[in-house]
Amino acid sequence: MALCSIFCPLIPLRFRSKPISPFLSKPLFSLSFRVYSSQQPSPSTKDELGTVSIGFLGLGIMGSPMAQNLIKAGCDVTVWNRTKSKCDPLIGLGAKYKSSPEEVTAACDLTFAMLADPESAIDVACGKNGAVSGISSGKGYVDVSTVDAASSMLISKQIKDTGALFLEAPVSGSKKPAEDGQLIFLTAGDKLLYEKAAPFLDIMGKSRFYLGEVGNGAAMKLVVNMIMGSMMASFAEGILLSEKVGLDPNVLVEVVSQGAINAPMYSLKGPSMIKSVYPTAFPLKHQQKDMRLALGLAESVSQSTPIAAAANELYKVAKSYGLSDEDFSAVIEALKAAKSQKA
Ligand SMILES: NC(=O)C1=CN([C@@H]2O[C@H](COP(=O)(O)OP(=O)(O)OC[C@H]3O[C@@H](n4cnc5c(N)ncnc54)[C@H](OP(=O)(O)O)[C@@H]3O)[C@@H](O)[C@H]2O)C=CC1
Ligand SMILES: O=CC(=O)O
Repeated sequence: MALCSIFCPLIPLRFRSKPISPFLSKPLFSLSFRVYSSQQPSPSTKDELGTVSIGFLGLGIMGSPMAQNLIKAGCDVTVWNRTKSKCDPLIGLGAKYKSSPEEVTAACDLTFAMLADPESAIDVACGKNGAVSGISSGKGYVDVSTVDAASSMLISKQIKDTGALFLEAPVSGSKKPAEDGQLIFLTAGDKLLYEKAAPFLDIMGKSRFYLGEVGNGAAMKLVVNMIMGSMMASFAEGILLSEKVGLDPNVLVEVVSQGAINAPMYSLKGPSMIKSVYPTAFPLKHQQKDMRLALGLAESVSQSTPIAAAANELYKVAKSYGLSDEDFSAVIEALKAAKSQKA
């Protein structure tokens, strides 16, 4: 009945247990399906975007600029965050506020969630006054947090049991890409919701991949971040080694930037790492969480990942030094400490 309702909007109201949002039943925009695309002009006008009510749960480093971009594009956005004060700047920009995830999903056609980790993503979706309690048939829930596949599947099941649709859509790209609307979405789940959410993903991002069944988006994100975490740890070793043998690490950063191993994060973070400053874009605690979840993924298929395992140990050491909320490039401090202990 519930799923049928999504595709049969004319079912008499008396047969429905909850009111059905027209969001998933009306043709919103000219729908585009892109496995990959670079930034394209949005097919929608500001007025069209405003006809879908959007919820946003979780206004941290990533969630705040993502919600802000939706508001600036003309979307009708309702926000919630555990720490209410983080809602205030967005309310100032025109967002509505609700005091629980349940109230947000009850009020909105399409709700995005950007939470810290599996525990918070599950709690906000499935806990007391959570998103599941307010959502219903005809609506959609898009979880853009970085979590493991099992957590995503659990949230998906509970959302879908209400008749609503679910999409996991973790993002690659950090604070600046979030501010610039240049994120990469790694989506999986209900294809209809992917298509309906596409205009909004395109406001927040530069590209989107649809990867099939729930779990594939989470897995892709964890593999990408496992590589990134190992790259950063290796870069940190290189900076310290270059200094120790009397080279100028700034020159190392320049050399790396011109060669085949060039990566934007090296040029971006190298100079501040050399100065031992770590302005937070991607918190170290989240990078260690991603390493841990990626190692769990590898374990589940007996894939050997010794480099990621070693890098994970460094992030754990850095956390034990109180660096959890610093940028993940602060992992270099774990190596400095090891160096001075041996000296
Ligand atoms: N920063 C980055 O560069 C990137 C981060 N990510 C991923 O995006 C997600 C969010 O990252 P980011 O914005 O940086 O993280 P932040 O730590 O800045 O924000 C985390 C958000 O989760 C909320 N939260 C944490 N615990 C709970 C809880 N128990 N109940 C309810 N809400 C909770 C926080 O609320 P409160 O404000 O109350 O603490 C906050 O809104 C993470 O999964 C991260 O791995 C993905 C790509 C890039
Ligand atoms: O998850 C972090 C990122 O930069 O992507």
